[in-house]
Amino acid sequence: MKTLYEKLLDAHTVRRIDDDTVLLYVDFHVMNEYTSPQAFAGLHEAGRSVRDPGRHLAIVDHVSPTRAIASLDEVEDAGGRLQIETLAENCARHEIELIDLFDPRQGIEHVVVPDLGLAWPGTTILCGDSHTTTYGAFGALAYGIGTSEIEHILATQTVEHSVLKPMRITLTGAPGAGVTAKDMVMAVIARIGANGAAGHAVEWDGPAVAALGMEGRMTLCNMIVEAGARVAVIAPDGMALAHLGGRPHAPTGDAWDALAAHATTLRTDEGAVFAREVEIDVAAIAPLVTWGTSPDQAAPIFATVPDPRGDADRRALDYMDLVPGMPLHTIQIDRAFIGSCTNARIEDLRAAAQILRGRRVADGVTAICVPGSKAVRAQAEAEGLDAIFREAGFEWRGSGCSMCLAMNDDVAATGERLASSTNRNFEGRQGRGARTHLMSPAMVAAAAVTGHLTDVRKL
Ligand SMILES: CC(C)[C@H](C(=O)O)[C@@H](O)C(=O)O
Ligand code: SF4
Repeated sequence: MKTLYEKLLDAHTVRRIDDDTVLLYVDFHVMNEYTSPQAFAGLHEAGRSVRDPGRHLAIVDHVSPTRAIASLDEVEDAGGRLQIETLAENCARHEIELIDLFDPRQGIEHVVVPDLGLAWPGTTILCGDSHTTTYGAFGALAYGIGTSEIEHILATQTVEHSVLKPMRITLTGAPGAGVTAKDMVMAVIARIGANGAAGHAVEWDGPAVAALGMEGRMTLCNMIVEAGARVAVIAPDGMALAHLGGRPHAPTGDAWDALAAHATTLRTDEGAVFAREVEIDVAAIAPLVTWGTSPDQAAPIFATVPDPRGDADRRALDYMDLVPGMPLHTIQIDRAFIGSCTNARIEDLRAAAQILRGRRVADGVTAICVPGSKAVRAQAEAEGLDAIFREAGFEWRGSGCSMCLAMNDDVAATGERLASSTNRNFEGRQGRGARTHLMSPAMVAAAAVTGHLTDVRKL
């Protein structure tokens, strides 16, 4: 009797190192300009080479400018420019495929990888970025790693893995209007806390998960990292295979048939034991917003700013400049940001555009939309969504991480308050002294047009 996580682990274990650690084979490794340079430096220092260059892909995303530029010289930040150049040099030297700024496939790595058909059920996919769990939506064992592990994978195509405890989060019921996958994962995080899944491999299960599209499932697997989960998986079904099939890197012919057959075995055995079980009825969820500086400090939009339950809450309220008892919907915003690997896929942009159609961004609010990838951007443009965003007063930008972590020039100013479709509301995350409220893309759009946090169901 095994859980899906345990099956994926077993299938990739090269050898057991000790009770808690195994050596895993890595089918595919993704890297970015931000966390890979030191790994390559270490590799070079040790005089080692890349064992299997075809099993790696590099993508520029964290420092990408989102305004159109003609050449790398126009990347204003010298540090970012150097990271991009270093990645290109390392990829050229080791014959690793690179998706650079000017590549039509460029975008946030966790948006690009599934869109290219690289997230295969039953494979291990690692990347030096915590939100690599996104690919778990396809039944891949995927998670984020640190620099020394990147180096180890480059050299050996294996990695040491600390075995996790399996945890199941079951979503039952049907969501009400205006309730999205983002609200579901935010509700789970609010319930179990920012460490509630620490040390665990989460499996999302239940009818409400099965009813979501692949984009929504990716949002779940992506953001549960904010509850400390290291791995997130969903048993791949027909929808996962349909999403993958026909994409540029999806298998074809016999290889496809083999993958599809294998996918049907990728599910938790009945009777397998989870170390922790959580169940939530999504019918009881309302659209959520965060009020604090940790993703678990969230409440339904109709609620008030809560009384602090301890020093962390007091500090958060102080940073956020909020007073207990204040209705959340009265909080005024300066900026609206739709972007990130959590919520900048085509469905997210469609949901936001539906709210923005025929409306205008409120006076005094700066609103930007950063599609998750150039492909998503092109798709949105083909559907006329860019016109809706622009006519509403949103800036329609190029793709990348952008104001999700403000490592490029998209930075909020001190004291500015944001409605943001991202996944982290830490102090300074979107600019020093900037105040982030996390919510779904539709809720960001609603806040943008009213100028304050707003229940999207009331528009
Ligand atoms: C920069 C990178 C290491 C980081 C991560 O691992 O998640 C970033 O993507 C983030 O979202 O904070
Ligand atoms: S979009 Fe945000 S969360 Fe996702 S990889 Fe980039 S910085 Fe990290």
